[in-house]
Amino acid sequence: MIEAAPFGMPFVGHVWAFLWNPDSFLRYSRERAMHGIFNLKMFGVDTRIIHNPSLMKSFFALPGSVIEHKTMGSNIITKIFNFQSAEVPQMITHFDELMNTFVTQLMKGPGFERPPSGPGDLRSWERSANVQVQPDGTIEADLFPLVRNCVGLLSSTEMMGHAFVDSHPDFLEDVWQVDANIMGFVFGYPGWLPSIAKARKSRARIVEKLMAWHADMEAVGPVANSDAESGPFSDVSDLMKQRQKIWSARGFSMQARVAVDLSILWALNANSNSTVYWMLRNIYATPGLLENTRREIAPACLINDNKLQIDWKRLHNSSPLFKSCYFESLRLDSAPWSFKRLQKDCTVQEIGEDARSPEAKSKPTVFPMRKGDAVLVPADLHHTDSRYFRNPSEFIPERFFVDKGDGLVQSDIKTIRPYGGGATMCKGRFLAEREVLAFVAAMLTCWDLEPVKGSSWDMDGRTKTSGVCSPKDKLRVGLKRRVT
Ligand code: HEM
Repeated sequence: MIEAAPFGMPFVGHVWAFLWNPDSFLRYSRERAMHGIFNLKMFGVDTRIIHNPSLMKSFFALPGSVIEHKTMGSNIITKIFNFQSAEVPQMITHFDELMNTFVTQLMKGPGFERPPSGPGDLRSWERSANVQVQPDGTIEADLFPLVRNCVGLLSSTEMMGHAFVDSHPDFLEDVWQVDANIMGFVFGYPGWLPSIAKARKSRARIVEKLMAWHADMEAVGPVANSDAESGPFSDVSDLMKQRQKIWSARGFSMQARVAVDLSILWALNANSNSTVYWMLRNIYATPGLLENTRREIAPACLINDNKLQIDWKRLHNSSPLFKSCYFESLRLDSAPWSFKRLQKDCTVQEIGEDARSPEAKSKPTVFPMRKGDAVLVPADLHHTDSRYFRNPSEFIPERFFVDKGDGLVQSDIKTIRPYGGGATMCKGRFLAEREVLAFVAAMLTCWDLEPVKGSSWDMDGRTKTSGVCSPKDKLRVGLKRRVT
């Protein structure tokens, strides 16, 4: 039997307790429960909260017939990205074929072949980051917009090619407007609310440019031949080329293609860009860590002819401290909530070791769940659990070290779940890791950062988003080149 959370009230169940302060309510309930699962009654629906490693693993291993994701995925793109509901059945039919393009291109395939090589070739980020050049040549900027626009410009150009990016140089500002209003779109907030109205205008601007981009691509015929070396679409990623082929072959409307591309632009930029920011900030804020990570990554980050060359394999395989800083940043600074609805009765199992109460530790416990139940897996509820992470609010990258047995250490993601799980687990996770590590390595190698004007590396809180958090404060830094 699944225990109920405290503070349940007749009729309304846990709705008030949850809405009042969801984070502290969930954490309080976690500490009180005997197991890694407890129940909230929300508007009459049993909502199972799952948060320990064995239960999350067991839940995400349930088959697609139990956790249906195609309808939910299609509904989300309809609400947020204005996908036409008339085409949802067709979307569901071709869902796997389209999703498979991520698997072949980003997970098994080459991904983006050219990792970012430092901030040398950046263009339109100065305005929003409030960049100012000081008389001594130092650059001052607001670090968060600076980083997320730099990373966004590079990765979006790699994904979409220069024709789209040049057609709408300010597209990232529009992506951020949509991102800031995701929940408003999901819950159907009225269009007259100023923030929703602004976000709708942003969405319309990107849609217009994507429409033109698709129409021009269609006019030149299939661009799926990745050897095409000339023309405005020669640098479109293989992922988008492959998808264009499917869109055309299956006869999807331009509106449908554009709505889904917008969701990809959003997924590409929403989380990895902020992770670069947090990883840099965490490294600078932790005494001694900057020197140690720079020393560790130096053999993989070589400067030749004033150009940075990153030996990706070496960076990835021989930098356990650096890679652990990535995992520790995801643990502390991401808070994705996976929400699913069960299509069939099922069970999930907790191993004895994960149980909280001493009596339950001797053997596994099986929990039944019913068709129609809602299941919420708030990753941060596990990420902040002191039973798994000693001093959970501290940045301690070494907690991700594993002993290789020969006196050397490796880095392992262990039980954290920043990318969700199951069939809908993030399809960009390998790309994200590569992108974040390469960008942070380039920044550490090429630039010295120092807070200015009353700013400080100390954290002043995070704002939750649908994935990786945003900072509450406005950290302004001076940037000085380390290599000329
Ligand atoms: C650190 C960076 C990233 C984080 C933390 C992250 C996190 C997530 C999470 C939590 C989900 C939902 C998983 C679920 O429903 O259980 C997701 C889905 C997804 N992400 Fe990411 N993501 C990141 C970067 C990226 C990038 C760079 C891309 C590239 C386009 C991407 C593409 C996707 C896609 C396509 C999905 C939908 C998968 C599906 O529904 O099958 N993500 N991501």
